[in-house]
Amino acid sequence: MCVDANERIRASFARVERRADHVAKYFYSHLFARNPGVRDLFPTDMSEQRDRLFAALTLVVQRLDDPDLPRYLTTLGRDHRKFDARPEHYAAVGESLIAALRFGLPNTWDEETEQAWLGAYKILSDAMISGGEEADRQRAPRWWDCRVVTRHPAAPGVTVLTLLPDRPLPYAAGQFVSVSAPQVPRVWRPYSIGCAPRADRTVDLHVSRVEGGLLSPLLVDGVAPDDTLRLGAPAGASVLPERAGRPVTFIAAGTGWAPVRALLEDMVRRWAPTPARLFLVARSPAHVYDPEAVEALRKHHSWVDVTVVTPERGERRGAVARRLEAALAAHADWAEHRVYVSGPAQFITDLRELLQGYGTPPGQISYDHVPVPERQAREPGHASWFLHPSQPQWINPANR
Ligand SMILES: NC(=O)C1=CN([C@@H]2O[C@H](COP(=O)(O)OP(=O)(O)OC[C@H]3O[C@@H](n4cnc5c(N)ncnc54)[C@H](O)[C@@H]3O)[C@@H](O)[C@H]2O)C=CC1
Repeated sequence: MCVDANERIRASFARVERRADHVAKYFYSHLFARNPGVRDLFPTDMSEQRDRLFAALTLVVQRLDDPDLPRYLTTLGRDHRKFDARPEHYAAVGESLIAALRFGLPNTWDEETEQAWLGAYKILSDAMISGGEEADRQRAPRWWDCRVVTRHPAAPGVTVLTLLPDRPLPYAAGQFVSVSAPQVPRVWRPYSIGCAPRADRTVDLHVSRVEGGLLSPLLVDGVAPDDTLRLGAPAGASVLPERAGRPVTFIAAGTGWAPVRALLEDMVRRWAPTPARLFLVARSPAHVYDPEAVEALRKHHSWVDVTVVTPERGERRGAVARRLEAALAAHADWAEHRVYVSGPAQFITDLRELLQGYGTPPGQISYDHVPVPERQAREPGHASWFLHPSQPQWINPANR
């Protein structure tokens, strides 16, 4: 994509974002009016869905120059097969998207801007369609139905679910899957897998309840052993490289512990012992919800230097950030480390900035892509079905 066109897209998107609600409403009205059959692909409750359109667009617009974007889109297309997204749907969405943007920018929309968006959308949809077709050719499953084996209420508002997929789920430690429950059809939310691949095929999901959310309250309190959940294709590039090469640091907050736990298991299997540090951040000591695993690391893998950061009684949220910062600043070798960061969107944004300030090159910081912080105030959640990022957009805990 040419730089000029990308600039045009960014500039027009920045303007249209201010009218996000109107534009998203227009988009869906346009789409459903012209393609009535498409309505059935979306959740019954569209209130959250509207925001997801802009969350998804934000993510793609942020990554226009990212050389990894095509690979990401291919994976996305592969994952979109779970929505039954077909080539004609992509065309319909493209048409409604352009119509909605034009509606949102009555004074500044011009031929060049339209061409830039059309070009970008073509690249995006072609990559997604070919990702889906390639997966069909490989006969890769569109989804995995899973039986809930156990549910473990692990901390206030946090449940760990162990699921048994109906067939092998190929994934790497550190990846995530989208999850759906029959009680809330067509609602999908991404969750990191909390374990390295196991011989018995089971996977753990760590779920934190988001009040008012459509899926997490059900997963935390409403599912029981033998219930069925559906998983989409695993995705995410925040995984261990082939070889150790350099020391590793993991920094996890809340249920951001899930992928880090999986990565640590993988590391113990493949590289142990290797110089490693873990910083685990939680809202309170009671929210360190997997203390046995943390203890086991300390006891059996003392080559992992473990620091748990929680507030003292009565301390405010900001105190945790200061404590974490002090704990990180105590080390001087950040330029050497590969760092995995996982947790709330703002946490990842802040940590990336902090680590780069300490000298960690950006290419050595691994995380799942999240939308820009400004969007968090609107609870961006996850994307609409057509741009649903298989890179998840984490829920902002500040909105709880
Ligand atoms: N791969 C990933 O990046 C994953 C991300 N998540 C996301 O992580 C979040 C976890 O939610 P909960 O478990 O409820 O966590 P939480 O709301 O309990 O937060 C965990 C801790 O992080 C601290 N924190 C939050 N933002 C911070 C910041 N900017 N600087 C310093 N400390 C900060 C909080 O004070 C708290 O102590 C969710 O948004 C979830 O979507 C969850 C799993 C994997």
